[in-house]
Amino acid sequence: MQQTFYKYQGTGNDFVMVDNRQQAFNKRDTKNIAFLCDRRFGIGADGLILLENHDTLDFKMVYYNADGNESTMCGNGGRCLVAFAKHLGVIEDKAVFEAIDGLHHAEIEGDIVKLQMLDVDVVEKFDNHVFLNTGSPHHVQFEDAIEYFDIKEKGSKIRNGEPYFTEGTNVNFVKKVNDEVFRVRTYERGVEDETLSCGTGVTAVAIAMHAINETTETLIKLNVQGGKLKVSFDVDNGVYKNVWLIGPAKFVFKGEI
Ligand SMILES: N[C@H](CCC[C@H](N)C(=O)O)C(=O)O
Repeated sequence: MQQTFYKYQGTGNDFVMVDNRQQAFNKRDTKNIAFLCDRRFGIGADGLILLENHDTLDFKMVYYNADGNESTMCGNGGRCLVAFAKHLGVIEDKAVFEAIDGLHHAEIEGDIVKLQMLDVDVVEKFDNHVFLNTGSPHHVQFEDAIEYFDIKEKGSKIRNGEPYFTEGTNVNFVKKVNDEVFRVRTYERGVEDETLSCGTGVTAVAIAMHAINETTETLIKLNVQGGKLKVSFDVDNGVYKNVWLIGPAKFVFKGEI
């Protein structure tokens, strides 16, 4: 039986979107989800996202990585889902929805979606990196050769190595441009490759840079492979609150398989 699929992208982080309000999608078919995300044999995407009904909120988000497994929060995916929900007429310009990491507020104006992310109260600082969870786990470290290093080799070594191993982490490489702007490239767990952008990743980078005193700014611009994102936050005694991920989320196509 044919199914309708949509595709959205946020700064090049791209997703197959499914209107699953009728609960028709087979969530247990990991192979099918991986097929739909396959860039040669399927539609092709970094992940697949279900929009589902919620008893009290505007909708519920269910996120799967390209490997077909359900995963933790996807910031760019959340922004794309808000744009998708507006396209379907589920919301107008504001949304409150449930995702695996809790409740999210969002606003949409044109192509720009602002998504409120989790508060962050634990930022682990090490000699050469920072680790924090912004809805997904993120390892953050500086990389001077950020435009021409082997991110797949370096990123997969960190993602699979000590102390992450099988559960893994996303790996963000950063180069400071100035106090307000940072260049970021991300190796994503569950995609097992570089993605053109990672929403929870740039959120982690912005907070990490503030936490290690690389900046005192609380509105930070992140230049990623697929475009530009912004992250804003308040800091209250080392707790990062009112955290917002801001950037474009665009419709790509609607199709049947
Ligand atoms: N691959 C990530 C989830 C998606 C994160 C990324 N696409 C984002 O925009 O936050 C993980 O398994 O932790």
